[in-house]
Amino acid sequence: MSQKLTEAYPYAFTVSYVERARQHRWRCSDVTFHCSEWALCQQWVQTIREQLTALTSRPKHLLVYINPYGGKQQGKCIYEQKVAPLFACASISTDVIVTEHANHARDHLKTEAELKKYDGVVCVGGDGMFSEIVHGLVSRTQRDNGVDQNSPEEKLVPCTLRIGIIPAGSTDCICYATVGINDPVTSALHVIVGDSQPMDVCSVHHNNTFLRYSVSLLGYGFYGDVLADSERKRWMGPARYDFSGFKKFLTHHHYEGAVSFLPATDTLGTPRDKTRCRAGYVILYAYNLLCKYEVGWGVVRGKFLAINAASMSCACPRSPKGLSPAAHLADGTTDLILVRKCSRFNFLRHLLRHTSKDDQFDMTFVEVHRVRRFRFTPRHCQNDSELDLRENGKQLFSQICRDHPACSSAYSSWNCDGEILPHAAIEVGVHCQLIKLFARGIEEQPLFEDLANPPCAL
Ligand SMILES: CCCCCCCCCCCCC/C=C/[C@@H](O)[C@H](CO)NC(=O)CCCCCCCCCCCCCCC
Ligand SMILES: Nc1ncnc2c1ncn2[C@@H]1O[C@H](COP(=O)(O)OP(=O)(O)OP(=O)(O)O)[C@@H](O)[C@H]1O
Ligand SMILES: [Ca+2]
Repeated sequence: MSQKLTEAYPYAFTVSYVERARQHRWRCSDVTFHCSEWALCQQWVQTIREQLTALTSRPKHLLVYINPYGGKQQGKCIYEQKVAPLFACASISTDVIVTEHANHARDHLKTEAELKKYDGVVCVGGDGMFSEIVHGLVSRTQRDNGVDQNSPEEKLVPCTLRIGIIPAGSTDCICYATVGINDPVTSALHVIVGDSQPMDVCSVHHNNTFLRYSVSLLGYGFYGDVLADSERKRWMGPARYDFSGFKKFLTHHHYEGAVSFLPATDTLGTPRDKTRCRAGYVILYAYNLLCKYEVGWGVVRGKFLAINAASMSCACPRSPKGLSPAAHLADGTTDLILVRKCSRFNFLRHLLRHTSKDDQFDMTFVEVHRVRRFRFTPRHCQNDSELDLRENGKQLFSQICRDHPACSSAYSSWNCDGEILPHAAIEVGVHCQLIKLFARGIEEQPLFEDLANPPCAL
């Protein structure tokens, strides 16, 4: 402003607001207003403050966990440089815990954290760190409400605290599929404006014993083997998945077993349709909940290269449309993808389609079902004691076996959101909208940016 104008309008205040940028990114911008009178300036500032305080969906106190070792080990730096200044600008107070070991955040949430003090929990890390927060919060909520997690049929109590993810991991698929991009500033702004996105959670049981929760991928065969191999190469960082992926693609193991599943016939979509889970689909799900009707269980037996259950699209930078592009975040279902034994060439074609517009399910050896529950029984699992014996000896032998190309194991492992499960025979149930995230789902890209995007003050 020219000096003359500054003299005429000597009082000023600055409003920070969210501006949409390319590819679902959000950025923080400022606009400064100048006034001629101090009282008028104060009145504006006071009124804006009152309006912002009245927005009850916005968090005021957050509990933040930082994994300093996730992804490229940048978690602490990302939080301090990009996120903390935004939280401070939005008058959000934080208690920050830098984790000292794996499961630190999970156990702290489960037993110690004074949850009443907070409006939400934020994790800085990847999908594994998010999974820790989910396990801590869901387990704590069940314990506080006297719900037994070990019963597969039990209806779980939803968590009230929302979870924010500041992406600093290797895959960041939860963040990517709920926000549209793995960008720390964008995620911090979604927390600040108090967005809320409900999400399904799968419970995984073996023999009436609770094993784990899953929100993204439960994968047996290819993705289980890739994960098991990649865990030994953590030092490689995110590149470990490509290395192990290539290796396991060449190994080309298949696994025999039976998958039984309860189809979700009442949903409005199927895994093969062209609709995508986008911001604002929540109303649709609420309708769905009212008209539950299910047909009986189906069974598929055979030899599989991969058995994948995707509770959300699992879109990530490696595959922008994901494992199941039409899967929904909060519809109470998971997409069960069965890839039967086929040639390496055909499996490569199937994998490649995850990176292009072509339909990865449109292949004779692939089938996909939208389900509410499923079970997997490996072929060689005659009885439970035999399986348990196998599980106990598995760690030692599977290591020797997997590293030996000529030795083909009868069993794979389950990749449960990036964690290896100790059992092959599992039972899975989807719990509709068990948790909520500080996100709003992926927004459709508007044609006319300015008209469709009113600014939102911080
Ligand atoms: C030829 C290129 C084909 C590319 C096919 C890409 C499909 C990628 C689909 C990714 C799905 C990720 C699902 C997310 C799971 C997360 O809960 C979990 C925790 O973060 N991440 C992983 O388990 C990490 C799993 C990472 C799996 C990476 C698999 C990479 C396969 C590479 C195959 C190479 C074959 C090359 C042959 C010449
Ligand atoms: N302080 C810590 N030391 C060692 N491991 C930790 C620590 N804090 C958390 N972890 C564990 O590190 C694992 C990986 O973390 P994270 O998910 O953040 O990164 P990533 O595996 O690189 O990314 P992604 O899960 O997106 O592939 C998690 O399973 C978590 O339990
Ligand atoms: Ca779902």
